[in-house]
Amino acid sequence: MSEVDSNCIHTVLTGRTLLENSLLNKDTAFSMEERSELELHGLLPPRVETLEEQCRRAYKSFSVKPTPILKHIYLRQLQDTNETLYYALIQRHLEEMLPIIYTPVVGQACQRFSDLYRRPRGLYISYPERDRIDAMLANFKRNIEVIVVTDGERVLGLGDQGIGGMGICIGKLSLYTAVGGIAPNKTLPITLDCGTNNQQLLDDPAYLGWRHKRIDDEEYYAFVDSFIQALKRRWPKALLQFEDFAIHHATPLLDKYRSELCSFNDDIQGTAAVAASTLLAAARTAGKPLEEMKIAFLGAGSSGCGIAGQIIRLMVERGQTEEEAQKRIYMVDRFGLLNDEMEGLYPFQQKLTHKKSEIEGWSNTDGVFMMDVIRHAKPDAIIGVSGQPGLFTKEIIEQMAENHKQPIIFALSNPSSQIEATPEQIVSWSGGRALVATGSPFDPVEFNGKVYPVAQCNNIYIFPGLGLGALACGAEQVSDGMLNAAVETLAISAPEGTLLPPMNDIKRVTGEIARAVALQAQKEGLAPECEVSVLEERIRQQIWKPEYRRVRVAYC
Ligand SMILES: O=C([O-])CC(=O)C(=O)O
Ligand SMILES: [Mg+2]
Repeated sequence: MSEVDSNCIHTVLTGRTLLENSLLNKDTAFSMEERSELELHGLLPPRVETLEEQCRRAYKSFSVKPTPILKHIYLRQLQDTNETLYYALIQRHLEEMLPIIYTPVVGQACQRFSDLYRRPRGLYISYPERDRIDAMLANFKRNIEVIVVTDGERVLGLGDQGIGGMGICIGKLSLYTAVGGIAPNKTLPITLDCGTNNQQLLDDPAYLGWRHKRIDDEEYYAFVDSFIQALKRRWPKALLQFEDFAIHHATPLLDKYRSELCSFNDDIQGTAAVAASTLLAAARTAGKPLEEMKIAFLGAGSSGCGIAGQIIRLMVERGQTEEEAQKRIYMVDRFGLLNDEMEGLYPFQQKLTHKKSEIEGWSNTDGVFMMDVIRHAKPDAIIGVSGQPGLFTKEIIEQMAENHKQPIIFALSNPSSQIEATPEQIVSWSGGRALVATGSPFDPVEFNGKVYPVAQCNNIYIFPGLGLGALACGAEQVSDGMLNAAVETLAISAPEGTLLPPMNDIKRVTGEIARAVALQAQKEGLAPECEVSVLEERIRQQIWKPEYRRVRVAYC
């Protein structure tokens, strides 16, 4: 439909149809020459604006919106109207706008998805239409390079949101572009609509998804497989990011498909990578090697176990045996500390249990819980991935502060409403000594006249760079080695005494991660080898910038 060269875009679209194409629309920035050639005279206000002027006007409109969700709606509408302006605007105000287009506000957008729905974006593949997946993918005429797919069963810490999960895929892909530089026309959000078990949605007459309970596992895995096979036929080289699948499906899907196509699970591997990296930086600050630490998790789902696995790999790389590393990890869920006599554990949890005989006597109740673990094992770090607000109690934080000079406390559940303890609570209960990280953004905390910044340990630090690196080198898979490369690169990017690089440095760090990931893929034979300078040039070339180019009519 349209052809792009470096200075000009040629398109067969003119008039209103051109203005309705968000990828080509320049709105008031179409020059008078363009308006003549593209039949736009009279369809736009007479004044021609620069991108800079448009950004200023859009920022003013954004700023006067009274609530975060209205700001989100405004930005989404801008994205659907003029993507160049949308990305130019968010790149200029990244820190301020990230919480609006991403966590925490995107959580509300997912919960209210059907109410807020305005215009189509992405692909909805619904179970009743499962025989048409090839045709649905063919309806997207563009060459797609990055896909974020969800089935909406575990959206952030908000549970089953049905097709509302589309909101999170759109948010993640906005960051692939704004932070990772992937051109927006090469990205595609996809929702696999497998029904929903959220009764509120099923009862809601406005719900736009398939009004049906979730399908059973046999149907589910066959459906997902039809999607994956169709995807491989249509865009065999695309990078696929699994997002917000429920615990019982996330790991089996990852295990099944990670060697079949270039794919990863953001909640398991992305979260694991950023958390491990933040922990490495915290260990450096606390002055104790990571491999000598003990770490307790509250939440033993796919995110928690994913982080634990990544930390074990780092400990082994640093000289621990696998067995010794495993012993340093404590996984606590609502039934207590995982032990080898518990029934009904998932296979990925079984690897992370302690011997029941060894923890006998740690508790005088039915199970061994977080407080018992903290008293007996004295972990250096506790990591909350429970999705349940308030579980890091005052007692827990105080005990951590009694055990360690600089206790490491990460409350990672998203969005902010689900956090285990607020940074303010953690800082004050620990007397200002805790090294704190959260999953969603929080303002710095003031305590006893001192200001404590709060590191946002969110997978945004990982997935754009991982994706950019994998694409730039043409990786066939996303390996553990590539993830380790991302972890080590991010950890050394945090300035001395801090846990993560500042958000305003994230684009640079993303580029470094991309480079390290691509080099590792080449080293492992997962991508064709080339000179480092050639690779660096490919990364640079991948990076799309939100700038206008001349639009011209293509005469076919
Ligand atoms: O989206 C985020 O902010 C992080 C994430 O993947 C999740 O919490 O599921
Ligand atoms: Mg997620």
